[in-house]
Amino acid sequence: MIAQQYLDKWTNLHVLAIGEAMLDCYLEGTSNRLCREAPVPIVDINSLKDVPGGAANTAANIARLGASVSFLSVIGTDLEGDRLKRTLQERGISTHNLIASTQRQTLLKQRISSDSQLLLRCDRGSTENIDPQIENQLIENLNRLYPTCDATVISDYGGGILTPRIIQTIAQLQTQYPRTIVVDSKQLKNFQFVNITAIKPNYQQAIQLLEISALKGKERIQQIVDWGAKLLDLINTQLAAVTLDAEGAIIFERNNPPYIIPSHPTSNSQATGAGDTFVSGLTLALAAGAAGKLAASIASATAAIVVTQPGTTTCSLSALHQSLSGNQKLVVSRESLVTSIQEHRNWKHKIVFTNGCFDLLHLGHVTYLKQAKQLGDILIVGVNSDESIRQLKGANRPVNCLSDRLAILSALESVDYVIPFAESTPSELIKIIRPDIYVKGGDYTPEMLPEVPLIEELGGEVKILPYVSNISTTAIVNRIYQTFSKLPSI
Ligand SMILES: Nc1ncnc2c1ncn2[C@@H]1O[C@H](COP(=O)(O)OP(=O)(O)OP(=O)(O)O)[C@@H](O)[C@H]1O
Ligand SMILES: O=P(O)(O)OC[C@@H](O)[C@H]1O[C@@H](O)[C@@H](O)[C@@H](O)[C@@H]1O
Repeated sequence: MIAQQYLDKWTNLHVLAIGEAMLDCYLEGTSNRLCREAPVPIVDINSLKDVPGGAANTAANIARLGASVSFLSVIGTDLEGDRLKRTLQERGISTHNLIASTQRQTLLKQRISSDSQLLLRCDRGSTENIDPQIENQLIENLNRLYPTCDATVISDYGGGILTPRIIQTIAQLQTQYPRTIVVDSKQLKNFQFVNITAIKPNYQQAIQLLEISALKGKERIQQIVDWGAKLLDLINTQLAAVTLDAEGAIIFERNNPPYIIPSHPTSNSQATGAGDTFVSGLTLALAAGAAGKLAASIASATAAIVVTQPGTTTCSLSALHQSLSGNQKLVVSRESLVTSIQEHRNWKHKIVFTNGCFDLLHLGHVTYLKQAKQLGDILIVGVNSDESIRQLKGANRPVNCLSDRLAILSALESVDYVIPFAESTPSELIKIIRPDIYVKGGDYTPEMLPEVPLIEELGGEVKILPYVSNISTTAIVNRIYQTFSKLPSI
């Protein structure tokens, strides 16, 4: 629970993310024959997916973890730049502070896979330092945004954005407006005069800085435990989180022994960008006030979520809540919902679905959920997000936040899965679940429910359960208000 308080706090934070924006493009196909010109497979591409990569992935992680983000970077005036902007806009990230330069090519990392086996990565794009004119524009943006943000995260892939003048500007701004500032950089030494809060080198970067030779596997843990503390003085920082991929992370803080955070090793060789996710979680947790070890443990939980998925991906706030709460009934992503539904279909289970706000859970809710479960084998409950409730019921609602409502519903024996949704109707969830039975309480009639035609089209049945009279959340809120507003304040 302690960790989760910081998650709630950071949703009010505004983070400045700066570094190399990349377009990660995934071309996926199948291959049945070899090429005549050379012994290489011919891949028939059947899907193309664009995803924000590099520093854009860090910005996307900050946004998906629930904080506001201003993203500063430089791209080209090319098609790839437009595609990259679209991926950011689709994720609700403003592209106003992305500078488009006619002199540059947008960084593109194109991956080609056949039957989920990665065959090739083709890179393209400008990596030389940005020219002085673009540098001036970036400095203008930095001067404008830095004082308004709560924290800064730097994702420096050595692709020409973090020039000496840009780093010098950040150092000056940091002196004038001290902020939480976390750096993930291929050239960490360049940041030693910036007064940074934390650094996140991976193993390669750490051994390079420490000038020690590379070891393999678990041997790396003791090596970094022995040498890592030196990083604090080398870069002049308060905290160093050295990430060791499958071996987790080791945290160094001044006057504290090293702290090892193990990972749950995963064999997913196609996961990439876990470092971006880690540094996003670390920045948010530190900016929200978490102490070093706890902040790094939260960061590690975010990375653990993305490494189970292929490709460049982000960790959502609800997935992190679920992971930290250990709630097995909470389904955090639509992808895992698809998997769970498939399993129940294989077992020929009858699936019942309902949805609602479930704010201040009361006898009416509990009775109808129990009856709903009796109609089938599995009861899935879609739960409105806080924002969707505010839109439906007014600014004072909900009384209980989403994470509390999810935890309370999960404690009911009748409920098998809870899944949050932010849309105004549960239609998207219904399309995935294709419930055998869709249930609502007796305060509704089928005519009031926009979901009914969809359910019927998908072959399901709609059932309205009896209404437990005189019990509702609104009635409880009114009763509390009337009772307590008459009492003298204590
Ligand atoms: N194979 C894995 N199994 C389990 N956890 C992993 C694995 N790879 C990475 N992680 C988690 O992700 C964190 C960051 O990973 P890593 O050290 O690979 O960073 P990175 O090199 O900066 O990553 P990337 O370049 O892919 O963004 C690790 O500390 C660990 O928690
Ligand atoms: O540094 P190089 O290898 O040139 O480019 C970065 C890539 O390796 C990948 O890095 C990962 O962390 C992610 O940021 C991912 O989005 C990105 O494509």
